[in-house]
Amino acid sequence: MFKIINISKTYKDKKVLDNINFDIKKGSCLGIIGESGSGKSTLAKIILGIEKANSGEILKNNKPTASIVFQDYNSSVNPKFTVYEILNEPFWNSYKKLDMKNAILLLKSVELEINILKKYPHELSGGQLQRVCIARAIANKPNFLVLDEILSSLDILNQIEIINLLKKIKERNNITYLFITHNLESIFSLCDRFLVIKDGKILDDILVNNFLQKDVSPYTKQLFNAIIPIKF
Ligand SMILES: Nc1ncnc2c1ncn2[C@@H]1O[C@H](COP(=O)(O)OP(=O)(O)OP(=O)(O)O)[C@@H](O)[C@H]1O
Repeated sequence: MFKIINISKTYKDKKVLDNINFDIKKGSCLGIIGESGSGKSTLAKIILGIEKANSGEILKNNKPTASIVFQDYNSSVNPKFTVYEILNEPFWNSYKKLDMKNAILLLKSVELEINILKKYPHELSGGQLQRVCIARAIANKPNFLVLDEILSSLDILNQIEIINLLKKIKERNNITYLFITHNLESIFSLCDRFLVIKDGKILDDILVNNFLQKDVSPYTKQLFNAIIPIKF
């Protein structure tokens, strides 16, 4: 779906991405893991066309229609909008509107009760609000979804539920995922493959079903050693 070729990005004097190369296969879930400031979100923004790289190129096929879900569900919704209005945001620039029937179907697809349509963000739990954000992101039926640390502000039970929900949505809608996280356990549960990024460079490119700790960088080994097994 995407081929990322020699992408570099500098902000002022700071090199944030340094000659990045990888591809994202249609229908896959590619994880990106790395510490804060390693360049994960910048890379996603460049793929989505929100940011420009200083050099390199991105080849696309199958006309990707992209959408994104962010970590901070509170600041990514307008507190004065009802859930129904939030779900309608992707249709602002189109003559279409999400009618009540489709809004209900959308809510069901993220396993929310229909009575929240008239509620405001402050009346919802964090897990419910993140589900609303996921519903908004898939309302336009994208074929590529960036999930940027979407578990980070949730408690462990909500994290597990959202991971399971994402698996179902992926199967049902055949969406390609780019899943950015600090959480290696969630990568093993959701992704086929993942990249480990440090200081703007790809240290490892690992197939989930076929990895050998001895073949990975010392940094990635350290990450593996820190895993606390959690069943998703
Ligand atoms: N618009 C910008 N202008 C200047 N510097 C920026 C900008 N966006 C990001 N940066 C810097 O680029 C570096 C990488 O940021 P980025 O958000 O891509 O990292 P990240 O790996 O996603 O971090 P986190 O896990 O904390 O979200 C950081 O040092 C950040 O301060």
